[in-house]
Amino acid sequence: MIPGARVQAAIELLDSIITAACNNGAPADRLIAEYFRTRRYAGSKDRRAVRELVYAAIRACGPVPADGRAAMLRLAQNDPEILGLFDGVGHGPATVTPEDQPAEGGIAPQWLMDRLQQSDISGDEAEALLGRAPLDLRVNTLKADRSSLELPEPGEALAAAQALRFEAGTQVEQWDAFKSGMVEVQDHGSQWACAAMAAQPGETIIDLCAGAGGKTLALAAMMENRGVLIASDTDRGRLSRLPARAERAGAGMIETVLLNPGRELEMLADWRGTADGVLVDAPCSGTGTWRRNPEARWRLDERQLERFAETQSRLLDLAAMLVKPGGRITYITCSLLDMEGRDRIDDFLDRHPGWASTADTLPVGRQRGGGHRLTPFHDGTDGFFIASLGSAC
Ligand SMILES: C[S@@+](CC[C@H](N)C(=O)[O-])C[C@H]1O[C@@H](n2cnc3c(N)ncnc32)[C@H](O)[C@@H]1O
Repeated sequence: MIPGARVQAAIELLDSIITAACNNGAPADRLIAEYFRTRRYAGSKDRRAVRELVYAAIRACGPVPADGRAAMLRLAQNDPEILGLFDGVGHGPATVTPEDQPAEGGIAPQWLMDRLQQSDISGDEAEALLGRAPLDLRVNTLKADRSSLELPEPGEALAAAQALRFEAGTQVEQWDAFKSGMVEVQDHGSQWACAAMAAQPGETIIDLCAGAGGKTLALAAMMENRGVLIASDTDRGRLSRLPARAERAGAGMIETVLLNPGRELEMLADWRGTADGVLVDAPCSGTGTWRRNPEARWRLDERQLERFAETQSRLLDLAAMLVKPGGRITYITCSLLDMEGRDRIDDFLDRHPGWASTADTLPVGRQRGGGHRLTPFHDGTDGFFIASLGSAC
């Protein structure tokens, strides 16, 4: 593909990404993969170049752009080389006309910027939300150990016990160590979030919102495959990916439980009042993961945020019912909005007098209300809010 054709391909992709973002459609990564599945003429260099153009344009726009061309013109404002490719030659984009309006720049739509600012995220902290995330691995101690594992590249050892960092785009999926379950892709902050649960061998732990099991696998390794580890979620598709991952990781202890939204306790009745710990990795706005999904900024609205907060509080209440006297809850969101972090914990503690937030010993992040906040700028991780709660005996 000539450079202009790559820009035009990126514009077409941006059109579908913008439409999907506004209509709760597929994520950008999936749309890009589908686009190239039907365009075999595009080689791997073309694909990489188009993908980079798409993500650079998404990052360059704050509010939702009118269309892909407006988004690309926004990027071109700071890149004369791209602007020069709007020449109408071959399959390239048409020349720029006075009617063309580049999209607005910025970090996010204004209402969301206001929310972030109210949560003390502005300036460098806000800019870093749109940086490029590195690739972090967790060495799976059920099969290997960081100190002796040999990988095609050494990686940088991070503060979490089994964490290694590589450059974004490192093709770890091709590595034997990945295929055989010795390593898992997991952000360094997410590894600390799991560490906060301090799961011990022999305990009963419920991973209430397990998804495809990223954190469940880390808990199984901490528990040395001994005890009871329940992985539940309301999303059948996500949860169904867990057993194969668990098998690859050698985590035979995990039991999956599909939940009915609004009737979660019915499916978890057997464990009511029995759990040593419940991990609540609650559904949230994902404002801490924009480095990986920058178009997620365009999917949110105020009503959705309120719905997330309601669900988060409900899941915390549910977790409290599952925990035995003296048990604990680790509450996590990958959001930096207080509404989904500090405020949820304040609200929970107001309504549950037998519970208290317990001192965090995490060597990363900063205290935020009754919890801990990790940010891309301060910690080089995805953004997280992590709170540890303990119940009276
Ligand atoms: C942040 S994701 C979890 C990610 C997962 N723990 C991991 O480490 O990969 C939040 C999950 O909550 C699930 N969820 C949403 N509503 C739920 C509910 N009422 N009960 C349990 N899980 C729910 C979503 O399906 C989603 O998988």
